[in-house]
Parts: sequence; C-alpha cells; structure tokens
Amino acid sequence: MTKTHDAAPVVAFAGAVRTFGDVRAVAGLDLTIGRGERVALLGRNGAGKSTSISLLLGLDEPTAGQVRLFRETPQRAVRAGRVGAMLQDSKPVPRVTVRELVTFVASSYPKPMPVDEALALAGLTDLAGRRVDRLSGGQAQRVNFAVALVGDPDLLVLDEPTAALDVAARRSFWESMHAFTQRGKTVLFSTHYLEEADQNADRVVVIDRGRVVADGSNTEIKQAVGASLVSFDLQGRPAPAGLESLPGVLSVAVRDGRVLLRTADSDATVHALALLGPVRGLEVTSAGLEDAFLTLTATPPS
Ligand SMILES: Nc1ncnc2c1ncn2[C@@H]1O[C@H](COP(=O)(O)OP(=O)(O)OP(=O)(O)O)[C@@H](O)[C@H]1O
Repeated sequence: MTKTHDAAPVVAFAGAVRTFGDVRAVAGLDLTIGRGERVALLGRNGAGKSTSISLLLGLDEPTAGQVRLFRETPQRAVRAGRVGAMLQDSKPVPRVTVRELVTFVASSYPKPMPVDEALALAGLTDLAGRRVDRLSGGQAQRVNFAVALVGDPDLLVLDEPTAALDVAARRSFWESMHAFTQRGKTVLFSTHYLEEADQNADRVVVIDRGRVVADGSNTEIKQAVGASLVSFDLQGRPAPAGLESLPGVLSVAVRDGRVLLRTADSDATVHALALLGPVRGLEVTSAGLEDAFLTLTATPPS
C-alpha cells in the first residue's frame, strides 16, 4: 500500500534513521508525499512522530538515510519560505499583540500573504489587538497557526496541533485548516486522535517504532485490517496456539494482555474460538480506524 509520487515530491524520507543512544526513534522511514496531499501521521506515544517532524524541518539531522523537501535539503526549503510549521510547546512571546506578532513573522518571508488574510484564516480577526500572552490555550494555538501560514508556505507541518484543545476549539481549528488547504497546499499533521486523522486527512500513514506500518486512504487502511476485530483477555496466560488458522482470521496480534484477531468472518472466528476453551472479555467490533491502528501497531505474538 506504500504510495510513491514521481513528480517533484514535496516530502521524501529515504531510509531515514535517527537514534538516541540505544533508542531508534526513527528506524528506516520511507515516505513520499506529493503536492496537495493532506497526510495524517498517526502513531501512539513514542512512535517517532515528533522526531520525524524534526528531521523533516531540518531541526535535526538523520543518523543515516536522507530527508528532502522539494528535492532540496530541509534547511534550504525552510529558508526559502516554502514550509510553515506549528510545533508542540510553542511559548507565547510576551507583550506584543496578535497582529504585531503575525506582521513580524510575515516580514521574514519572501512572499507572505496579507496579514489580515492570515488573521482571518486563523479566526483571529476579532483578537488582532489582544496581547498574545493573555490568550486562552485555544486562542494561542490559533496564533501559532497564523504564524505557520502567514508565509503562504507550500507545505504546512503541524505536530499534534490540537493536543490540549477542547472539542469546540478543535473543531474550529480544523475548519481553519480546511480553509487553508482548499488552496491546494500540502499538509502533514501528526495526531493521536484517530477520528481527526479520519476526518481531516486524505491519506493516513501509521508509524510505529520509527517505521511506516500502514499507508493509504482511510478506506484502504480499514480494508487492510479486514471487516472486524475479535479480541479477548489472556488473563496472564500465553496465547493459545493455532489462532492464525481459525476460520476468517487474517492476522493475530497481542497487546496489553489482549489478543486481537483481525477477521473477515467474526461469527465463524468466535464460534471456533469458543471450541478452544473458555474465552474471557470477548469483544467484537467493526473495523474503524481505531481498530486498524491498534492491530497495525500491536506486538505480534512471539
Ligand atoms: N532527544 C531525545 N533523546 C533521547 N530520546 C529521545 C529524544 N527524542 C525522542 N526520543 C525517544 O525517541 C522515541 C520517539 O519519540 P518521539 O517524540 O519522536 O515520538 P512521538 O511519536 O512524537 O511521541 P508522542 O506522541 O508521545 O509525542 C521515544 O522513545 C523517545 O523517548
């Protein structure tokens, strides 16, 4: 399911590795993103999302492999104003107003959009005169968004943009993002929120342990994991042998003491499972993106 885009990729990771001592935060990442794609980078805590984004923005260098933006080094692409970014933990600048900050940032780009347009896109028109250090969390995040987009970049990179936002702020954030992407911009955002990936991206790249474990449209991701997920508790015991060959079963994984069976025929799987012995905490769910994510990032049984 890996996608390639021959014409001038916006983003190209080729065998990118970043290690920190013994930790392989990025462990051979191959990923190509073409123009106009809206890509969600989905992964659990510590999967390697932020490290990949640091490599992408040239804030960090790969230990091995290569990262290119528009066929150039990330540093060159960033200096040329082709990339806007919104990172985690951005600290507000004291005392300046929203408009002053966005105007200042705009002045550092070769071809910025008009400041009023950036403020409007980020939903900040009514807050333009407010000091940035006196805003709510959701409002401050919108300022970060305005800062990321005022340079009118070709690529927008957002690292967990809605972490710490409440539901209403999250919704309004995504509305702003859609208004920006309607201009044909490429967007890469990382998230833990599976629903957000589903709703706001056309392509979902699931990463785990620093590698791509699934890459496709939301529909493809769901199809890849089959129609249903049957799961049950192990209660400290090893997984029974032969689960792979139960009727309907497409794959078997174990996570947090539970067995996850991806199955094309949940009725047949459950029936056969019951014949193996008592089954505790049985659950059958339809395959949403969440199931896909859990299955794809679960530890295979040894
Ligand atoms: N500067 C660093 N020094 C040592 N280890 C690091 C460093 N940065 C990241 N790591 C480790 O690399 C792995 C990947 O971390 P990373 O922050 O990229 O994951 P993530 O997917 O962004 O996680 P989260 O969703 O929690 O933000 C983790 O095991 C993390 O502890």
